Amino acid sequence: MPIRTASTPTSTITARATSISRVLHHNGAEGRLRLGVMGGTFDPIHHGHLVAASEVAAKFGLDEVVFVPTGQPWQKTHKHVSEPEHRYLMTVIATASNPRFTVSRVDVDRPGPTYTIDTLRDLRTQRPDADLFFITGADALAQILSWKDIDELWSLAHFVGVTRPGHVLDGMGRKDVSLLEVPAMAISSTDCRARVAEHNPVWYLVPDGVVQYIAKYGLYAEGSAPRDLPSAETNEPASTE
Ligand SMILES: Nc1ncnc2c1ncn2[C@@H]1O[C@H](COP(=O)(O)OP(=O)(O)OP(=O)(O)O)[C@@H](O)[C@H]1O
Ligand SMILES: O=C(O)c1ccc[n+]([C@@H]2O[C@H](COP(=O)([O-])O)[C@@H](O)[C@H]2O)c1
Repeated sequence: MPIRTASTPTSTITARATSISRVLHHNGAEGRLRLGVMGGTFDPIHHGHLVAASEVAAKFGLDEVVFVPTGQPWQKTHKHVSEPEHRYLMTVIATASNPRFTVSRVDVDRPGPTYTIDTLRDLRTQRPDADLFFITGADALAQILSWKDIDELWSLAHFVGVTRPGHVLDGMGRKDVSLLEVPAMAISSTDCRARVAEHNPVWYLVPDGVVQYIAKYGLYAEGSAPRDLPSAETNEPASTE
């Protein structure tokens, strides 16, 4: 894929993000939690995701960022996607050391295709005390007009688009979209999966625990199916009868 340069100069993006951040901090309703929402397929989660969430949290004064692994990402049906439970557990492992990072099962547990409109509605129901900031990379933001119920989506969260190498960051001039330049991490889940399949290392592209998880369950290995997780029944405490 050809590397494209963002049409907006990075200095403009940074300046705009800083001023928007100041406005949002100033206007934030008193006593309301500022909750970042980092949605993704996370197959596997990598340091690009973690840096994006960390940067947005710092710049927008977020109290927490909840990572939301997709259940069935409907725009990735042409690709093989690992079982939601594996992706969920890798996300838990990757975020465990950060006290401001949490993981939600709302999308993994909802049957059917995953739509952000449902993610945000569920989170608003669960967290009525929070203002939501949905975090997307430049590639995902470029596709956002194709998302379900996009006209309503804008009213449920403020959107923060972050830079990603090889993609143009464009906020479409919307007031409900802020743009932020984050340290460039030229990492993708596609590349991580290909590296594992070719027996190349993914150390330092994904957190250490995720490297170990991939090996333990044989994810992304060419020519063999991943090992299943122990079933729920296996995890039941032994009967005392
Ligand atoms: N390196 C990165 N820098 C900034 N944002 C990123 C980066 N990688 C992913 N994102 C963003 O994180 C979110 C979730 O991405 P996703 O889980 O699809 O990862 P991916 O690396 O794009 O996966 P794949 O290669 O399988 O399509 C999206 O909003 C995406 O734009
Ligand atoms: O709502 C939609 O129609 C929609 C379509 C494509 C992607 N999304 C969301 O965008 C986030 C990143 O998705 P993905 O497929 O790039 O991993 C994730 O939270 C998805 O649920 C949402």
